[in-house]
Amino acid sequence: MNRVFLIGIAGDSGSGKTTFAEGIRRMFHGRVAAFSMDDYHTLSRKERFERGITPLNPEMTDLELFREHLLMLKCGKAIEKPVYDHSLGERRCCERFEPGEIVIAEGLHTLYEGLNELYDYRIFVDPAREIKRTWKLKRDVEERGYRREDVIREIIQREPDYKRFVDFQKIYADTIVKIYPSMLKSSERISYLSSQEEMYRVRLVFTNLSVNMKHVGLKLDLSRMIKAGERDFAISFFSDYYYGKRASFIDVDGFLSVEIFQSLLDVLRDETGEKLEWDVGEYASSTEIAKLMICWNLVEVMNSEKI
Ligand SMILES: Nc1ncnc2c1ncn2[C@@H]1O[C@H](COP(=O)(O)OP(=O)(O)OP(=O)(O)O)[C@@H](O)[C@H]1O
Ligand SMILES: O=C(CO)[C@H](O)[C@H](O)COP(=O)(O)O
Repeated sequence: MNRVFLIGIAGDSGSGKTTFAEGIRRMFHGRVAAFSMDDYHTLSRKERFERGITPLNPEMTDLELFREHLLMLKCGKAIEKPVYDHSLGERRCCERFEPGEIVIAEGLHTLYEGLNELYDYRIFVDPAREIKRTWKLKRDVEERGYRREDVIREIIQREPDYKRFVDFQKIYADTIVKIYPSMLKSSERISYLSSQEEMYRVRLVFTNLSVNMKHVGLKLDLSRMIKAGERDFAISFFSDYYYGKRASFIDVDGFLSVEIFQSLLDVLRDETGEKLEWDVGEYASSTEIAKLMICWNLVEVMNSEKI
């Protein structure tokens, strides 16, 4: 197999890493293999609890084995990797993992020193605290069957370790995805205010401006946008420094009508020759639009590496 395009996604527990990885996997259908760094936990949940240590501490991840595996995957070699069973809270051996053309590694420490330089593209997912707490609580209670009070206690316990061991990795990312509550909530669109669907404002920070961005022009037809949208939507751009690097900032808030989203997708498909499979309903949320923009940036980086 040819050289693999390696993507690293880092962020807190419940920050949406798996959801973003799944979004990218869907777009590049059949070409992506994804795995989680959770599988490299060194201790069981019980052992961590007894030692009063959280999984956010990098000692709880076998970084050396993970690095070895990244190097093998990068050369297109399959790995025999451990598996962490979340239902039991234990690591067991082992499963074969075959790389795709694109490999996504997602986890708490994927962009650590010694690892971050191995990727072709790095993403850090960074939702606001209140959003992250809500997502994690819902996921851990409803999907993993944990007790609500245990999850709340753990969220509080983990916060210092998040700052100490996870948050700083964003300085190495090509793209930082920040997610905030929507600023469009004061809208008078009563019918949509009663909707259950949460609205978010997503800020994308692109720090890889040295990449030759000449392949794809993602044109936004503002006049169509104004006419077609029945739901609130806002977009803004600015540039600034992000931890010492010149960066482009794009803020997207609310929902975009599917016709406009589709036309953006068509431009991306035409200009890249990629099939890019996508499935949105009547409206595309700001997080879907963010995925599309990341995908555009990803394709640019992939193309620039072919030159
Ligand atoms: N864009 C989104 N909109 C609404 N909910 C979301 C979004 N992204 C993630 N979530 C919710 O947050 C929960 C956690 O997301 P996800 O599993 O992707 O996080 P994670 O970072 O991979 O977590 P962990 O590392 O703990 O496995 C999901 O169950 C999902 O319901
Ligand atoms: O932070 C996490 C994932 O990113 C998990 O909490 C960690 O992987 C440990 O899993 P569990 O809580 O199921 O023992």
